[in-house]
Amino acid sequence: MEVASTETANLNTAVDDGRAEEGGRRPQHLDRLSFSPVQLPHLADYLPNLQTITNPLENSQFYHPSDEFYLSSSDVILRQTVLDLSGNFHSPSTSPHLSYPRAGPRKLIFFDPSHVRAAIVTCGGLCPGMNTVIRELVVGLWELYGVREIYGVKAGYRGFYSGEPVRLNPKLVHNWHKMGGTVLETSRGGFDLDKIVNGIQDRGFNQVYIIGGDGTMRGAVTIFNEICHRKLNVAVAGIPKTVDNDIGIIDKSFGFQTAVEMAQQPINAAHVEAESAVNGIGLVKLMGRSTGHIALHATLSSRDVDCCLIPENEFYLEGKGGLFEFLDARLKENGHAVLVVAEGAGQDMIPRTDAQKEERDESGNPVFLDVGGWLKSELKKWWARDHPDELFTVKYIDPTYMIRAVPANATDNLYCTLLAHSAIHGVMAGYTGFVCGPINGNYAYIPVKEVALAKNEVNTRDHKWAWVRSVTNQPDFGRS
Ligand SMILES: Nc1ncnc2c1ncn2[C@@H]1O[C@H](COP(=O)(O)OP(=O)(O)OP(=O)(O)O)[C@@H](O)[C@H]1O
Ligand SMILES: O=P(O)(O)OC[C@H]1O[C@](O)(CO)[C@@H](O)[C@@H]1O
Ligand SMILES: [Mg+2]
Repeated sequence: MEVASTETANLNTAVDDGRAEEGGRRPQHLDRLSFSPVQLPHLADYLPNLQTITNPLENSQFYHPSDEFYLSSSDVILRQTVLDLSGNFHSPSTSPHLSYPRAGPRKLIFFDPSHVRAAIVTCGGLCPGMNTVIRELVVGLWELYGVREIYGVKAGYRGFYSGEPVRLNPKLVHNWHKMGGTVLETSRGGFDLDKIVNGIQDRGFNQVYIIGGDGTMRGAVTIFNEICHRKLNVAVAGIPKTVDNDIGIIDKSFGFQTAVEMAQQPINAAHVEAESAVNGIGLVKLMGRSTGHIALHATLSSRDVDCCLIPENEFYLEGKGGLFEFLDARLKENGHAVLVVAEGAGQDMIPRTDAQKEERDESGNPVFLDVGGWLKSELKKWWARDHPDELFTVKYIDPTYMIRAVPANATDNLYCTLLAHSAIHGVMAGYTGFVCGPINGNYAYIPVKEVALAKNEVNTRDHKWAWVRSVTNQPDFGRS
């Protein structure tokens, strides 16, 4: 059984680059560098009598596995690859380093493919690449391992207890990667733990692949815990999805790169509209419920953006250092300006009723007011007040759903394929309660409970945000 040890292993030689200190001695602080393998849940943790079989890839005409082909518990991915060897132990990079099992095929597997009943579900908002992940799960299970019973659970978590799952096969999903959205349909809310796990049990599913964002992963943790509690022979794998890129630990979620690419078109249009008007402002709202990654990356890629507003960096309109003062100067200088605003930015400034303050979607996420519409109206009021005799135009573009409802681009399609195959190999090896994803470019298995807790926010103290400010020259709104 391949369960990583919880013991901290001292792997001192791993950091010795051969440039010995004076007298050939290693600096003492390097001896304190250590690696802490994270224990990944495994079905054998609570089902000790499970039988293993040899991976069918052994007989695949395409793979011809050599000894190095299979991974074992000693193959790990470090959470941090940037180290501080100076001996400054205040730096987080010199605390014991977490390592996760590396994703990939194992020689011994814990499922007989002829007994597998796999379920695939998509939850939460749309994201480019959802259909690719479904397709690759189906094709991967079928072609790599010879699984024949694969089901799509319809319309999110509620599909486990309402409606019939659909049987999937490679022929059926052949073209799905070319389509936006999710053919299986998705939804928010409907999370009823008992009904979901009963549904899994009643339908005889023993592998559950859950495609979703942070909320979905929190749900997956409780499903996994309940499955362990009931001691079911059911493996649960999460595949991180969200266009907002707000999931922590992994490098990025799938679909994010497509979204950034798609955002270029509305930004270009906003630029053209603004440039072609007298005192023209092009305003583009992009998705980003609580994180501004799409806005930030789209801004850095475009270079036509004059100001990027994100939830992590509060802003204000009036007075010294405010948005209006900045735009006034930019319009005098260039005659036009382009603003990109993430949907979650500036929400505290938008007047709302008590009822609106309490409003939540079916999953419990706060419902936002339209920051773009509000900003447009504030900009118009400001100009009419301060420059009543001068022409002024604001063109507001809201491409939010157009950006996420498209098929994945080539890079994201490949990424989705690697995620799906990683998930399959992990589940077949008996791992459960995990999420697969790249950490510093290497694919790892991470306990889903860690992923559910981790959040990926824009760090407004790091070089990327500094670069946005240097590209746009926008105000820092009192942060420095
Ligand atoms: N804490 C939680 N416990 C159990 N289930 C949850 C929890 N949070 C959310 N869920 C369920 O997970 C599903 C998806 O959640 P949500 O709508 O927040 O989307 P998401 O997975 O975060 O994806 P995205 O942010 O990309 O839209 C819903 O069915 C919701 O009920
Ligand atoms: O309108 P919907 O489908 O509930 O989703 C909107 C939300 O979904 C996301 O795309 C992902 O969470 C957010 O950026 C956005 O706030
Ligand atoms: Mg979410």
